[in-house]
Amino acid sequence: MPVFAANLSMLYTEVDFMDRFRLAREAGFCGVEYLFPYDWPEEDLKRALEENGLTQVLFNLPPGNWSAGERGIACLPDRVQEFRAGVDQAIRYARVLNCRQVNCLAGIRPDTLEESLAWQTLVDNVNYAAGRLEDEGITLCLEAINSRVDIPGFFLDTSARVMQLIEAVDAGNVKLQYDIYHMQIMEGDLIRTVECLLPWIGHIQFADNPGRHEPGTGEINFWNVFAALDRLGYGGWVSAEYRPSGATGDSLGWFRQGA
Ligand SMILES: O=C(O)C(=O)[C@H](O)CO
Ligand SMILES: [Mg+2]
Repeated sequence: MPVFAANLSMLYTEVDFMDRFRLAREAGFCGVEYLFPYDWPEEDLKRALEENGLTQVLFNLPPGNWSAGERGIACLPDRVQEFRAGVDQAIRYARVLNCRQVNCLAGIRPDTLEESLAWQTLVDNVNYAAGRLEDEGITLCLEAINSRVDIPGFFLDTSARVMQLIEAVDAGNVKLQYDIYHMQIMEGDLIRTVECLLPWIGHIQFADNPGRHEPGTGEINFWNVFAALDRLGYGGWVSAEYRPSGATGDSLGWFRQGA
């Protein structure tokens, strides 16, 4: 079975954020990720990881104004300074948390912004971030997110589009973050896509579809998908990024079965 991580922004929301680390460890996870670390002091997060023997697998670059609906600023030409400051902030946290991967959210392209300008801005920003992160030994992940259900207008919404970006940037530390849930909605053909794109995949996340709940609640055959990851020799993390359909503990049958 792959090495699984728990996404603490979606799992264990029954308890306060800082208590989720312990619950993840008690369930048997050895790695965690969450959307953003920036609301907590680095040292507190580091202590929570160390006390529970957990690896910080990933977090996102600052996304702009999340509560106002922003989902990344990397494609927005009037936000380049803010994007760069966000890279600095992410590096500060990644150093303390010993986190080897950060994810860049491309953002939602406003109708008033020309597609070519958004694309060039994204390429330039990813180039900049990749260079800064390479000096730190950190991989920059680029996630394709479905624009049909969860984030209409999200600028990078297919694996092909991310691959186009990876080619345009041509940096060794830029990888595709393949989210099985989003790609089931946009593309399907999960196992074949992973097989084709394996060398470029840096991180995998999952939830079942529809509903974005745990494996077994929807249409994806996770047992076959996880077996394929093993067969293909995928060596990265596979993160449970789903909203439990009930209590988190009750949603972990897939994990207990595979562990
Ligand atoms: O929503 C997702 O799938 C993610 O992985 C991001 O971290 C947040 O948009
Ligand atoms: Mg995801």
